[in-house]
Formats: sequence, structure tokens, C-alpha cells
Amino acid sequence: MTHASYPALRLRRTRAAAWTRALHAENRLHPSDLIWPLFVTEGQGEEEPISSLPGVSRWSVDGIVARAREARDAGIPCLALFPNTQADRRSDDGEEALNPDNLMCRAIRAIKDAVPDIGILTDVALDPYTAHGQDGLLDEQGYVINDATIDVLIGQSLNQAAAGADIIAPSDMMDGRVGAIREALEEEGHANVQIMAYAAKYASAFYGPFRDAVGSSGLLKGDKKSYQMDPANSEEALREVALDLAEGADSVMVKPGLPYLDIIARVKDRFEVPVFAYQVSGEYAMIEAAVAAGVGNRDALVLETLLAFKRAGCSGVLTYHALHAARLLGA
Ligand SMILES: NCC(=O)CCC(=O)O
Ligand SMILES: [Mg+2]
Repeated sequence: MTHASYPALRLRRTRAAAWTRALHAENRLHPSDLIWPLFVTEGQGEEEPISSLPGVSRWSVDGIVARAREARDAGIPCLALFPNTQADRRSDDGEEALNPDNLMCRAIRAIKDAVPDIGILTDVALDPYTAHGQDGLLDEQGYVINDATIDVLIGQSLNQAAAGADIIAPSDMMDGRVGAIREALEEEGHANVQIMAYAAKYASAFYGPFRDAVGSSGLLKGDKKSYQMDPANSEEALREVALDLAEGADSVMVKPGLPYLDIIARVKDRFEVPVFAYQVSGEYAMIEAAVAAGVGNRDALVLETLLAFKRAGCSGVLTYHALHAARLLGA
């Protein structure tokens, strides 16, 4: 096959006007690509702005329901919920995660009641419930114990599924938890509840504002490097994904987002399964800081970064900019 070359071939020809750029676009962002993470707090009529996440607040359950209506109206298909558990309900074993009337379950039921046609993804990990801010149970040396933690995560998952969660998203990075949760969901009659595995979750410096949002930043001692992945590694990410898929994950997530686009592309290429990215709190905060400093345009930064995830191979993105982006895109 012979290929034309300049001047017969000019790649700028198809870029010359908006109509032809639209015609040749290889990827498109749509409101249905977005999952909106929301933070729930106790009370009624409460809005608590999160200073490290400008523009993001914790809402009491009534406010979460109002946000769910906005999301649905903007064409967002799914919400991700995170609780800011009261201090006196946090404990070393995180048992509040198993309470059928905890904040998370009340929020799930209220949304399902008022906005039944939106999906609800729930995070499975103990950090919003533990007094030490780690994602699991600790031994005497402060090491997160894998297998004992899984037993609690199974209970947490079943509790969320019983309340109406549609997608269980284990973010804890324990080995073997996807298979254990899948088996328990099947046994308890939740065959259609999906699992989106946080398969490649890196021990990242980009999670700081999230820990403020769920109230664990002041509690956490040390780091999460004994269970979350080393940012140096990518072969290991493929092994993590392979295991979670073998254990029954319906979809996998890479987290954080933009610094790990190479991982997303490799996972998509290797496994050809639905891949999601979490554009995390620190990434959101960087965009907002750039806007506040007058060195970037919010709308353009938001749409370009989200489109980059689609180009890398994502089916969708969890982003705190979801409502803003969906409205820009127009449902
Ligand atoms: N398990 C959920 C998270 O850890 C979110 C992190 C972030 O947004 O920084
Ligand atoms: Mg794993």
C-alpha cells in the first residue's frame, strides 16, 4: 500500500472548520460517561463546604436527594456516595459500616425512594468508619490484616446492597476481597448487584482533600503503602486487574486519574473490559487552584481532562466536576 505524503496529504485539511473537526472526532464526552461522587453528613438542611475542595460540600440526606435530582436532570447515570461518619461512631473495628441505619444506608434508601432511575455506587472500605483512618483492621504493629478485614468488608457490602446499592466498589485493596464479596452477594440474593473493583489504586499524594471530606485526615497515622500500589509499578497493576476480573469484577477502576493514563490504556488494551478512572480530589483541587490563580479556564480544563480519559479507553469517569461537566455538555 502506498501512502500519500505532503502536499497531497495535509492533516490540517480536516481541522479547518468546526464542522469537519466534529466529523473527525475520534472520541466524545457525554453526560452518560460521568459518575458524581457526593459526601453525606448528618442532620437536616445541612451544607458543609469543604475548604480543600472549593465548590464541593457535604450535604445532609435531604440535600443529597436534591443533588440526585440535579444529576438525573443533567443526564448523569450514577452517583458515588461517601459518608462523613460522626466521631463518636468511629471505632477501631469500624463496626458502624455494618449498621443497617448508618448514614450511607439512609442516603441510599432516600435516593432510591425519590430518584429511582439513577444508579448508586457505594465505596467499600473501612476508612470512613475507623478511629485510626486506615481502610481495614489493624494488628498490634498497626499492619492492616488482610483476611480479617475481608470478613468485615463482606458485611459492609451486604449492608449496602440490602439498602439498595447498585454497584459495590471495593476501594480497600485487600487481596481476595472481590471474590469473597461476589460469593456473598450471590448467596444473599443480590445476583444483579455489580462490582466495580478499585483494582489499581495507587498510594497517592492526590487524596488529601478527600480525607478532609470524610473526616479521616486528622485521624490517619502513617500511610497506606502496605496495601495501595506503588506509583512506580505498572506490570503489577495488570496483575491486580487480572485477579479482580477472575474473581468476578464487572468493571475495574484505575485511581488516581490523569497521572495514570498509561495504566488505563494498558488495562483496556490487555483485557478489553469496562475501565473507569477516578479523577480524585487532588486533581479537582489542582484545576480549581489553577482557575483561582487565573492561569486556566475551568470549562476548558474540565472538558479536556475528562475527554483524555475517554481517549485512554475509559467507559466513564468519577469526577467531582461531574455536574458542571454534564451541564456544559448538555444532556
Ligand atoms: N475511595 C475513594 C477515595 O479514596 C477517593 C479519593 C479522592 O477523591 O481523593
Ligand atoms: Mg487486588
